[in-house]
This record gives sequence, structure tokens and C-alpha cells, in this order.
Amino acid sequence: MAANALGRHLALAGFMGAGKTTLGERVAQRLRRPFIDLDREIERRTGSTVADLFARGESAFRAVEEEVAADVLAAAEPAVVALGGGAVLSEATRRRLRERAFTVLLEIEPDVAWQRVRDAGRPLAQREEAFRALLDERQPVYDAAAQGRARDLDGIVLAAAGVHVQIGALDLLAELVPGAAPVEIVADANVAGIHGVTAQLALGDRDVATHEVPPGEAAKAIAVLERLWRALRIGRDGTILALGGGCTTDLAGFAAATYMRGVAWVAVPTTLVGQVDAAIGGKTAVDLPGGKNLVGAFHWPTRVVIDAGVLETLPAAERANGMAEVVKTGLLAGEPFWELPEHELVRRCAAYKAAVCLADPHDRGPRTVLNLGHTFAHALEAAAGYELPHGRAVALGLVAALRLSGNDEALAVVSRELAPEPVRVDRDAAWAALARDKKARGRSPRLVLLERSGEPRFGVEVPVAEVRAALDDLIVD
Ligand SMILES: Nc1ncnc2c1ncn2[C@@H]1O[C@H](COP(=O)(O)OP(=O)(O)O)[C@@H](O)[C@H]1O
Ligand SMILES: O=C(O)C1=C[C@@H](OP(=O)(O)O)[C@@H](O)[C@H](O)C1
Ligand SMILES: [Mg+2]
Repeated sequence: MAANALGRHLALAGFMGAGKTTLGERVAQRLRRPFIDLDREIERRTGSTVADLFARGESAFRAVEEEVAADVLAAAEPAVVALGGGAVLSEATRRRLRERAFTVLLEIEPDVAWQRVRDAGRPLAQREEAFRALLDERQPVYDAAAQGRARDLDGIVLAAAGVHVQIGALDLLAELVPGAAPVEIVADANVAGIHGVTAQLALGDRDVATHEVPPGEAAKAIAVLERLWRALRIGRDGTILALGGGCTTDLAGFAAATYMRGVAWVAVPTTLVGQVDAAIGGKTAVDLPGGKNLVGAFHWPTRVVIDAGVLETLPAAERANGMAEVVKTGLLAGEPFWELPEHELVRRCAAYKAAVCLADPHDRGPRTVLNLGHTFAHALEAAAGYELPHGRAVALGLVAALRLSGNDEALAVVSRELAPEPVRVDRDAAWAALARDKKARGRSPRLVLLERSGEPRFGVEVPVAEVRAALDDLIVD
């Protein structure tokens, strides 16, 4: 069974008034997919309104609905499809949804649904009592069709990406790790000491072993990977569960991508960076002596379990690294995510990243926006021999990118929230590293710019001299 909407249609099911049509259109925009509202498509093809079709008898409407659903779901290009509230009553449509789509149930309180549709002239929303009874009657069918559940726009995106955000989710791993097969945990050695037992207890008898890996970047080494490959015992139906920060999820995800030509994996990020960024989107990698992330694979985790509760034990310096990505994400989205309470901030950022990655899973274009400021950050990190904390490097990188964008408002946010401080590194080494960066093509580096918050532009050619000057401004002698 599909675990996410990657490469398949994203179908929205749910009762009348849940917002399938309204939110479906917005989700499609975020995922850069075509949007099809099944009812509108039926009206377009038949030249009659849904109400008129109903007036000729519900069974006639259902027959047309089933036929149009089959057609829409047969299309090769993955779309967002808002179903009508009764479409999943058809056994044939449910089967086609399982084959061709990932179905998210949009949940709604009956009172709210009734208030929304009572005066809209919908054929099955004429009398409140009948409306409520119909929802009760259909609930089991909705539950059977649902592969994910949501209540709002971000919830739909998160479900579509297989990302589960909930405080206390760590205790629910047995339910949240798809399937029933054995699980091997790959954990950061520090995190294993703090949260490892909780994860093991939650998994119960599915937990077969825990492999500890070095904390931080040291985990992303070929030697560590080889040790892990040799130690793994699961078969091809098993699951690797990564418990730790972005370095742990990068390593464990790559192990999962390669072990036995690929096994399923679940990411349980325990750092702010991991929860808002690294664990989402299927990029996995290890480092070579020549550079970071030089060997890797796109291997989307079957689930990402985000429990903001585990951040309580996160050291302040690690939190600061994460805040740089939070500020970056908020600026990209055009919303002050950094002002939100932690759980909500994590959810909003995770949803932003999930949408961008679903729209461009293999990093062919739009996903590049996530690199805002990172071309500079990576150059400074390399010149500092990777001794510079990532958050500090990203804060400085944002300063450079935003200056080049002429975005003073966003610059003020970065100064206030991240207090970036210039670094002492070798200027020529930093420049050489920037020129080597994979985003630099030919002579003029291509950057992500953000003239207006919420409207990033990627692949923008910026004159070499301006880029060099922006980099130099981040460095003190
Ligand atoms: N999240 C929401 N908040 C407030 N109103 C909404 C929301 N979603 C939908 N609506 C409104 O509720 C009504 C029903 O929405 P619609 O998208 O047609 O639902 P559905 O397609 O699930 O029946 C519309 O008037 C719409 O504007
Ligand atoms: O629940 C239903 O049986 C129906 C829901 C409607 O779509 P919405 O859910 O968008 O209102 C529409 O397909 C038709 O009126 C029947
Ligand atoms: Mg609708």
C-alpha cells in the first residue's frame, strides 16, 4: 500500500463541507500539480449541474461519478483530485484509488460542515438530521478509504508526504512505523541514551536491534556505513528506523537506500534541524574526504515521525542551528514561523519543506529554493574546515543572499532572530569553495534570491564580482 503521494495522485476524500474542493485547489498550487474537482469535471463533461443530475436519480449520478473518477485516476500525470463526498461509496472507485492514488481523508466536525453547506443547495444537504445521519452511516467507508488524515492545508501536505507531527508520537511508533515487519534502530549514541529506550519500548517485539552511531557529522563516514551494513540483520521486508539529528537520518537513510538494494526506512528526527529540514524530502548521503554529501541517494522515508517533545532535551547550540533553518523557511514562505510556539513552528516548517519536496522530489528545479543562503554557508563551512556551526553559517549566508536581493525587511529579521556575526576564515579558501559548489555553473554563480518574502526565485545569475563582494562582507580578517 502506498505510504505517500509521491508519483501518484493525491485524492481528497471526506464529507460535504469538509473543504475538499477549497483546500484541494490550494494544495495543488503548492505541489505544482494539476487540480481536478470531480464534481466540476462531471458537470463539464455532462453539461449538467450536480443538482440536475441528482434530480434524475442518485444512482444515475453515481454511475457517471464512477466513470469520471476512473478516467481522472487513469491519467498518468499525478494530480490533486478533490472527490465528491460520496465518491468513495463505490467499491470500484475505492479500488482504483488504492491502485492509482494516495487518499487523504479530510476530517470535519458535523456542526461545522452543516454550517458551511446548509444554504448551498447541495442535494444531500437539505435537512440537518438527514445530513448528520448520512455522515454517521458513511464514516466506516471513509475510514476504509483513508491512507492519511488531515484537518487543514498543512495537514494534507504532511499526510501526502508521509510526515506525522504530534507531541508524544515517539510513544506511538508501533502504529506509526508502517507494516508489521521487524525494525532495526540506528541511533545517535547520545540520543540512544536519552530516547532509545522509549523507542524500543514503543516498538515492542518489532524491535530487533539498536545500532549506535557517532554523534554529529562523524556518523556520515563510509567506515561507519560499512559497519552498519555488516551489522544489519533485517530482510528486505524489514524497516530501518533512524533516531537522531540530520546526520543520523542522512546515514541511516542511505544505509536503507543501499542495503539489499533498498529497504524501507522511517525517520525519527530528534533535533530542530532534523524536524524542520533534514529528515524530510528523501535526500540521504554520506561524506567523502573531498566534501559533504558526495555519495547519496534519493530514498523517501515511508514515514517521518516528528515529536517536538523530544526537543526538550536538545542543547541550546543545537536549537540555534535549527532556528537558522526556521528563519530561512519562514522567509521563503512569507510567514513569521519563528514567532510561533515550538510545536506549531515545527509543524509549519515541516509542511513547507514537505510541499516543496513533493513538488520536486529529485531536485530538478523548484526545490532549489531551499538553498537560500546555503551557497555562501557551505563556502564558509568548508573554509572553516567544518568547525563553524551550521546555524551560524546559514545566518551569514542569509545575510549575503538577502543583501543581493535588496530585501531590507528580511535582513532585519535575520539580524534580530539570528544575530549573525562575521567569521574569521581565509577569504580565498571560501571563494574557492563557493566556486566549487554544485550550484555554480560556468562563470556566473546561480543563486536563490528573495526580493520579496514568500516569493523566492531560483537559478538567478548574479555577476561574479557581486557574489564575491557579498561573500567578503561575511568575513573578518
Ligand atoms: N478551512 C475552511 N475554513 C473555512 N471555510 C471553509 C474551509 N474550507 C472550506 N470552507 C468553505 O466551506 C464550504 C464548503 O467547502 P468545499 O470546498 O466546497 O467543501 P467540499 O468540497 O468538501 O464539500 C465553502 O463555502 C468553503 O468556502
Ligand atoms: O456526499 C455526497 O454524496 C455528495 C457530495 C457532493 O460533493 P461535496 O462533498 O464536494 O459537497 C456532490 O458530489 C454530490 O452532491 C454528492
Ligand atoms: Mg466539493
